[in-house]
Amino acid sequence: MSKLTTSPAWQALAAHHREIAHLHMRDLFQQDPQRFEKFSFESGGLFFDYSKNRVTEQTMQLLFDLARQSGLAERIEQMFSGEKINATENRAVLHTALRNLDKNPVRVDGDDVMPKVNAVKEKIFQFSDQIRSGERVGYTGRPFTDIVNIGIGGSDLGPLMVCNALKNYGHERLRMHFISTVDGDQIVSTLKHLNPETTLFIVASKTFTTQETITNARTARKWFLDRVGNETHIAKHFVAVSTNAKAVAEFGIDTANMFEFWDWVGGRYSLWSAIGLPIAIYLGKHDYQDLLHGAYTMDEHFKNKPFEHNLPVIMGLLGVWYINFFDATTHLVSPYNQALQRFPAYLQQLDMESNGKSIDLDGERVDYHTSPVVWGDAGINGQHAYYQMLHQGSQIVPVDFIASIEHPEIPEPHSTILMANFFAQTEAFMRGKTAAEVRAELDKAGITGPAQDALVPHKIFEGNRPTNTILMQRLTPRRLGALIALYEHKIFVQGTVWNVNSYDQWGVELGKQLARTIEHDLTTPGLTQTHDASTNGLINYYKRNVPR
Ligand SMILES: O=P(O)(O)OC[C@H]1O[C@H](O)[C@H](O)[C@@H](O)[C@@H]1O
Repeated sequence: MSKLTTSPAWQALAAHHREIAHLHMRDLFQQDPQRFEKFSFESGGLFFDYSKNRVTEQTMQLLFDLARQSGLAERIEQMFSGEKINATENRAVLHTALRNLDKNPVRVDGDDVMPKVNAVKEKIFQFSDQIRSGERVGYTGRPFTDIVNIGIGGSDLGPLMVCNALKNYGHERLRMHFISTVDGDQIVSTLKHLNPETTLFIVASKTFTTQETITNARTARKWFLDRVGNETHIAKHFVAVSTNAKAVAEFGIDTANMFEFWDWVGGRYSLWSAIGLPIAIYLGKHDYQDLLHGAYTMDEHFKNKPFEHNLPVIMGLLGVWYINFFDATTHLVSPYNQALQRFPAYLQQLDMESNGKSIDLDGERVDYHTSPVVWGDAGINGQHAYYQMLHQGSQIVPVDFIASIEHPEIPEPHSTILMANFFAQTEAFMRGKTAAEVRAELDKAGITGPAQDALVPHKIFEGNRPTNTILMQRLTPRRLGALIALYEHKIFVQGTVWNVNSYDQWGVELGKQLARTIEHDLTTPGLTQTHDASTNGLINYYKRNVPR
């Protein structure tokens, strides 16, 4: 058994779980009229209700003990102060420095990173102002209308999600496009509608070696040159965002047109860096700064609030409670706000690439679950698709419900119906419906006797299914910034409890390595025989059938 599962705090939670797992939240609410007040609070403009969880005050105390036992306070301090907590890559983890609004230095290897962070930020603001105002133009002197971000993973999902979420704040002349996959369809169908005179390409890659991104960037460059026929115009239409100036120059983008960031920014934590360039262009300086400000507010909250009032700490620990003690293997994020539709996809990388690990920081294999499968889509659509399983299925799926109160530009009754469903679902998950309630309803509908008996078990809802509710007044840049930072820190809390490195991602390497070999196999005539029988068989089936 591991250090963690034999530890006093873990053992205390396991014993407590045996005592309270049978309790129903319905009864907990009935027994304590103050439950909502006790288990809800507001921070960074986010109102957080966690009263519909299978916890008592004692559960929370034991979870806080677990956090203390894991050295969370020290880990938080280490992260914010630039210690190299990404041990396997020997790197600091300082996405928080990118939104740091206080004047204190943040040091990596003794050097204050803030001057260079601020210098790149200024360059971003200058560039984005020029694009927005029309001062910076394409090769024929026309202002830009289309911004194409070419990137994948962290160089795509963050800017894409934020630009979608904050459409109401976007510049009306600018259309944002995001190209990530290498299947060709995305880039071909996007370029089809674009005019090279008014299109700006941002090639975004931390490493500038990612095959998909480089392939798409080459295709974009060829498309551009085929239409423009003059290499000198590339400088006006292609910029790069990267930590790798050498590779940017080799690709043929002048490093004067490069926006820099650093190895202490993880890919999935990079939207606050120059990777956020499309966001700055779309939103403009003021709203972009507001986004950073929102994240900074959450950083301060995370750093300074006692665990008992600390939103990311509580969210993280609740996740641990379900994953490790109730065997919940998935976690649903359900935004009731169309603008946040891509938020779950963004969180999939953030969470699963961070904590999807089974070797701990001491190099030992863990004997407990780590990252859940994170999933989700716009909540109201889910109600008519997968919520059946959530209400009556055999597994517990904890859900985060997220909504904003004001929906500008949306006519009634849309918002009221949306929010009625939002509240109804968390109530239904908590309360469920008892056999007696089902029978009363069937009596009313005139279904009695054996017909009623046969139906009752199918119409019972056990309830007792946990949900968190996050409500904000309005989805503004500031609130979104706080929301993203909340999840970043929640993930860090869980990684700390699980004693894993949340900041490396070695698990993505093997597939990339094998793809390089197989790419060669696919273009080599004759039978491929160097893999296992299945992989050989599939490759050869493909080779036989691919049109040449
Ligand atoms: O920004 P890049 O270096 O192109 O990397 C893009 C993405 O690909 C990698 O495979 C990693 O899994 C991600 O963490 C990263 O965000």
